[in-house]
Amino acid sequence: MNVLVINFGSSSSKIAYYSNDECAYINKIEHTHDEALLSNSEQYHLRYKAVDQFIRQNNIQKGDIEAIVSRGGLMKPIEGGAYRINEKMYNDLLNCHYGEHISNLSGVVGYKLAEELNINAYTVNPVIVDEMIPEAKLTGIKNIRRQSIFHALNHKGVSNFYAKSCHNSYEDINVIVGHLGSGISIAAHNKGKVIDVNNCFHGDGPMSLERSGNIPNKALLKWYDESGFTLDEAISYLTKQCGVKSYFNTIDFKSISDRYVSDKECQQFIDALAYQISKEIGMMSVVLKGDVDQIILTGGLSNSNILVNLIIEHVKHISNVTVYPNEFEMQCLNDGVTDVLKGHNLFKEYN
Ligand SMILES: Nc1ncnc2c1ncn2[C@@H]1O[C@H](COP(=O)(O)OP(=O)(O)OP(=O)(O)O)[C@@H](O)[C@H]1O
Ligand SMILES: CCCC(=O)O
Repeated sequence: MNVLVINFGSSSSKIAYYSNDECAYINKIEHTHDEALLSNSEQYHLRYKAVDQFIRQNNIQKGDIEAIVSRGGLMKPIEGGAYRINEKMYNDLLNCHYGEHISNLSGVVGYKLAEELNINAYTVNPVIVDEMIPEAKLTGIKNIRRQSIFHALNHKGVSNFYAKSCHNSYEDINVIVGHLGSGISIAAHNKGKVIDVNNCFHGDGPMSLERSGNIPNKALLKWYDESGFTLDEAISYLTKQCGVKSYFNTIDFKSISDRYVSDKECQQFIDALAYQISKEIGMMSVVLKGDVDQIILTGGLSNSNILVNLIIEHVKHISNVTVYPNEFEMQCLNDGVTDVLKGHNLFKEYN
């Protein structure tokens, strides 16, 4: 079974080729800062070319590819699982009907290439997986509902790894997962469903590498009023220029955590970050009514022993903590689609 896996991030394109569940080739192509600032439509050719080059450089015969799976982006909220990228999904991703995120482009390029090869393109647990319980959705403004936008693919992937490691099934356990990366998402997983999560893309929850996190309403409105930004510019600033980046003018968290002992500002920042993450974990433990089998930390920042140990100090009364550093998105995409190709799972249709 040969599967091409496409995962575009804001600054890189990760592309892999899996053959019978083994990763035969994987490549991470870094894009320049200027390229990353372009819109999705402006980046289309660049990203398509990256995939095409990957295929040619690794001498992959296009006719051997049996399916393509892409990390999916912003679209209509759907429950978790594997979905065929049909024309409706393609159009929603292409035209950014539900907003612009670079993962939209993974689906768009996957669909176009699959069309060319006359095979199916799929996505697995895209960022808008929405399994939130109704009471988690209401806000104090009648017409505003909380949205579920998070690292659904890696969240469900590491939860499955954990469940398997204790000979259990994801559908039988309750875990709190914290994905600590450019964005930070903390979710309550209740027997296979993500019943609450902070919308890490739109300013809900802890600050992160690049994001502001939750800001008190009045201060935020005042900041916007005085900023001179258009609405789109303000949203882009809050999503890409805040958090670690605004304090230290870098998104290299390792360089900050290496200075924890010697630099008071780094220490104060990391203490505050750990505090905010822990508070969110505490909230999710209440969502699960205290019935928590494990807390799982993942994402690039969970490589930092300093950050992880600070969090553990705050949350160890809730449950034990397992750390799966970095992310497993390529493997999870391949696993999700090979389950479909082998007939273990049915794919779902987006409509
Ligand atoms: N050993 C380490 N100690 C501290 N920080 C580390 C370590 N290793 C990696 N990091 C940090 O992890 C960060 C990258 O995280 P990650 O790869 O999850 O980001 P991303 O993929 O851009 O974000 P996202 O996961 O939200 O898509 C970098 O800031 C890097 O410095
Ligand atoms: C929305 C999940 C991925 C991100 O933080 O951009």
